Amino acid sequence: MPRRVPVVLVAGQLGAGKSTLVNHLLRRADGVRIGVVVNDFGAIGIDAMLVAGQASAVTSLADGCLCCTTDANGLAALLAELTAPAARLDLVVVEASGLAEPRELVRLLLDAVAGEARHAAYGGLVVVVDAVRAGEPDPAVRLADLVVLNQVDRVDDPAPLLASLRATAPGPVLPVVRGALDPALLVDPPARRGPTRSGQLSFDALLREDADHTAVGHAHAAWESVAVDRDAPLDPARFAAFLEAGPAGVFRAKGVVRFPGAAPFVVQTVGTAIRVRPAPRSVDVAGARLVFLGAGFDAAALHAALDACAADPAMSEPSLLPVLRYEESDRVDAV
Ligand SMILES: Nc1nc2c(ncn2[C@@H]2O[C@H](COP(=O)(O)OP(=O)(O)OP(=O)(O)O)[C@@H](O)[C@H]2O)c(=O)[nH]1
Repeated sequence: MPRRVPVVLVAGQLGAGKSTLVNHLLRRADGVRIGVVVNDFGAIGIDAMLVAGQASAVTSLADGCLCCTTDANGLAALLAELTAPAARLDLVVVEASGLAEPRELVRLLLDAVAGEARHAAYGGLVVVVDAVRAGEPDPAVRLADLVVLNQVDRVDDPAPLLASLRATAPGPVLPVVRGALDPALLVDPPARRGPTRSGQLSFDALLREDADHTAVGHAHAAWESVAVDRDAPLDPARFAAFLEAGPAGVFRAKGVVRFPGAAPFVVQTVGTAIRVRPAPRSVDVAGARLVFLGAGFDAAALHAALDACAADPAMSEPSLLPVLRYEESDRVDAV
């Protein structure tokens, strides 16, 4: 069964480096098939055509400016097409015009995912900030699931900027040069890349992939992953509250969790967007096996927060409702 394709919104002020970042993703796709939605075929289109071997779908909205779309139909139809199994994409990136209203874009995307674009998943709002002009704060930073502090080569010391953005942004802040964001932070590497893998990537393979990506020194900005294992079941209400709070520094999380008296669930998050579904029969876990991906997080705090999610042994079968409200339909296979 096909998996859902994450759709990532890239926003930021004029000249922040959005096109540079999208082009970096296309060039460094490393087996990840990326579709791009842009407002026009300006610089991004030309670049994308140069790397056409890696970019599987490059298109523009027929009516031009994304922020001017008054009803969600244009975007939803386009995303439905790009995320359909026939398109065989792993990731779709929507580059917003510098004038687009990010809050409205997020709403359009969520509507599309809930409606017509049934194979799409919310992949996060990435806000690109220009380090040189970071003194003029971009209000979108407060909405961002991931802030990319770009052009850090143009400032003497990015540390104070990083600290102030980390105090403002709800999610992680990653300092980069020339938009060097690793596609593996946005989407799991496709299973088809491995010669012996068929279908889903096993959980252990996922862990290994993440370790590989963090260990190898390459041209991307460093991000981190933390794997957490628990032998005892979690309390649904506590775990849901933990996810809803959005653990500091975490961009996305994935894994398998068991609650008392129930079969395990697959859990995936991007920012505070949460998706759960019953785990396939082949996947089992006594408590929880989760991987958190992000930057600048406090691993000890993360472990402690998960410890606090342990189910109360005196309460045999707590209600699953706090978690089931995030259950996605079984229209598609999500992992
Ligand atoms: N020195 C330096 N220049 C950069 C960096 N990232 C982008 N640039 C340059 O900054 C300029 C703006 O980058 P773009 O990627 O076009 O920015 P944008 O956000 O897409 O711009 P708009 O589409 O106009 O909103 C270009 O000339 C880039 O080459 C960086 O990290 N360092």
